[in-house]
Amino acid sequence: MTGRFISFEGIDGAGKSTQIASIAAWFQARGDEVALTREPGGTPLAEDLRALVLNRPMDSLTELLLMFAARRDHLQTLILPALAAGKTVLCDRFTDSSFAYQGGGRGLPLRMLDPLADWVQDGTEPELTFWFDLPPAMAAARRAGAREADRIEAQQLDFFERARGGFAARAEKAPQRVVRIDASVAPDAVWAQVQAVLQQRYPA
Ligand SMILES: Nc1ncnc2c1ncn2[C@@H]1O[C@H](COP(=O)(O)OP(=O)(O)OP(=O)(O)O)[C@@H](O)[C@H]1O
Ligand SMILES: Cc1cn([C@H]2C[C@H](O)[C@@H](COP(=O)(O)O)O2)c(=O)[nH]c1=O
Repeated sequence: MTGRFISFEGIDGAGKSTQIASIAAWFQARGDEVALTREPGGTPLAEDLRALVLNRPMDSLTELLLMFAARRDHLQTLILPALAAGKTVLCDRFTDSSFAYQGGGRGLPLRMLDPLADWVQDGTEPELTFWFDLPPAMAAARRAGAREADRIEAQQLDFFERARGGFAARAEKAPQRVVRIDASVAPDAVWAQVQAVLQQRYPA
């Protein structure tokens, strides 16, 4: 039996975490067993890599390689077994974040990203990706009220503009998979958009 793999993307402060709890509840109400996870992270090794990559100074290529190393362990240890067990895997960020942040934000070329994605994922892709999109200045204002910035969140607005462009490019390349959600509106209005997509993709 094969489960569903759904990912959630957007620049920091877009409101992913706020919505994912409702999305998990929506699938559970249908009787699905949900595995809620995140990247970088989700397994003990990948959480260790997360702590390094979000806090220790490093160059952009090292950052990219650690993101994909964490992803490989996450896939092998958590995502693939959960899918094999028929679970609905809800993943807060996946490979689109590498293309947006390390590709768009840091400026690393697709000739580095594309082979890593092929290699590490070996064909495993989310069937649906919600891209929570909003202007970087609005996301920064939300973050400012919420928590202290880590090494990546501390980047300037132009970095997040480029990351947003990276998500847009991914959405354009895979329009069936990536659904853009207007995340600039109030949480209940964001949820209404998400729920409409869920009802259309997964009718009762
Ligand atoms: N639609 C919304 N309107 C206003 N504020 C919001 C909205 N959604 C979330 N917030 C607030 O913005 C902050 C960031 O939200 P959240 O943590 O859900 O974002 P995120 O996308 O998961 O961020 P990150 O990727 O950095 O973890 C929180 O304080 C949250 O309460
Ligand atoms: C998977 C992935 C993540 N990032 C960045 C994006 C965020 O700044 C952090 C994760 O923090 P969050 O609060 O859990 O959203 O990591 C990245 O740069 N590249 C990636 O592949």
